[in-house]
Amino acid sequence: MFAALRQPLARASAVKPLARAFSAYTPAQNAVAPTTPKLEFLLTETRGRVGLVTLHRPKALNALCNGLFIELNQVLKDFDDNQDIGAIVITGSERAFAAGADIKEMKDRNFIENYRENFLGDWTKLTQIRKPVIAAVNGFALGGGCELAMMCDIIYAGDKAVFGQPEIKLGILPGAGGTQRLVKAVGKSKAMEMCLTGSVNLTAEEAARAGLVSKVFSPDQVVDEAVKTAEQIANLSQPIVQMIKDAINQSFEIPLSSGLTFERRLFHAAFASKDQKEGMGAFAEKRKANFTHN
Ligand SMILES: CCCCCCC/C=C/C(=O)SCCNC(=O)CCNC(=O)[C@H](O)C(C)(C)COP(=O)(O)OP(=O)(O)OC[C@H]1O[C@@H](n2cnc3c(N)ncnc32)[C@H](O)[C@@H]1OP(=O)(O)O
Repeated sequence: MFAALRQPLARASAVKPLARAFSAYTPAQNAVAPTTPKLEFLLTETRGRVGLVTLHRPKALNALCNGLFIELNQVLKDFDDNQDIGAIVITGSERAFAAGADIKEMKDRNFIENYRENFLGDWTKLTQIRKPVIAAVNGFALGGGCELAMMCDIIYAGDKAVFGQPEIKLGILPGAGGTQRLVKAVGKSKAMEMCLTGSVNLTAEEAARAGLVSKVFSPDQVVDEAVKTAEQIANLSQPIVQMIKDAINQSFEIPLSSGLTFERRLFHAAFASKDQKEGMGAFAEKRKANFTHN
């Protein structure tokens, strides 16, 4: 029943070199799995049923370069494929979640290269991850950094976080959701002001008031709080968690009537799961539900 609802993860040809580079790579099971080949731009660990990825390019404020995305895509896919992981947290440093795409790496690119290579096409694979992903944002989340956070399902922020789309000041425009997801998160006027000036940023509190961020914490708490929420989600019924993620994401893509039909079908399907029997049975028997993700 559930197999029929599963959509295969798209495999992009551009990740093939990456697959070769990571042929010895086995999914992280515990803090920094010993078999993991050295990652240059990331740190990974697991905490309970949560996969934690830390962007780690401190000298460049976690500027997003191609090598970083090669590693990120692989690590995320491994967490997504690992049945012992139920949710993922992505974070950066206290100074920067990510200060945008790497301007120095990008500056000499030309149109033909961008078009031929479908530049950025492989940088958005995060949106294909089926498990919930929480961004734990401290410091700068600018340009591609803000867009990366917006590709996640939930954003928690430290109270010094800054969200912005400064691309216009570089003579470009946002290329991975800044003109699309941001509008849906903060409304047209604020998104226009941010993208058109490149100088109007949102503080964490403003981002929370606008709905871009769901909770604000002190900087040292944000990762732990994100992991706590991720662990809570990871221990709920995984097929149902994924259905909810699918259904909410559909609300961005399709008209309301179609979205409601999609939701109703998933609701019907939920009753084919053992977890539905367990969840409702546990309520009736006044005990804690023990979900088996079936
Ligand atoms: C998820 C998919 C992503 C798709 C991306 C789609 C297209 C996206 C385009 C962009 O994101 S364009 C970049 C947008 N971001 C910016 O314009 C911010 C640039 N950075 C700054 O304005 C400042 O660094 C700062 C964030 C305001 C911090 O200033 P501060 O004075 O505190 O530090 P710096 O000395 O400037 O920086 C330290 C160090 O880091 C390097 N660096 C910072 N940001 C970038 C970057 N985006 N690209 C490359 N390098 C960056 C900076 O050059 C410094 O390095 P050194 O000069 O010391 O070697």
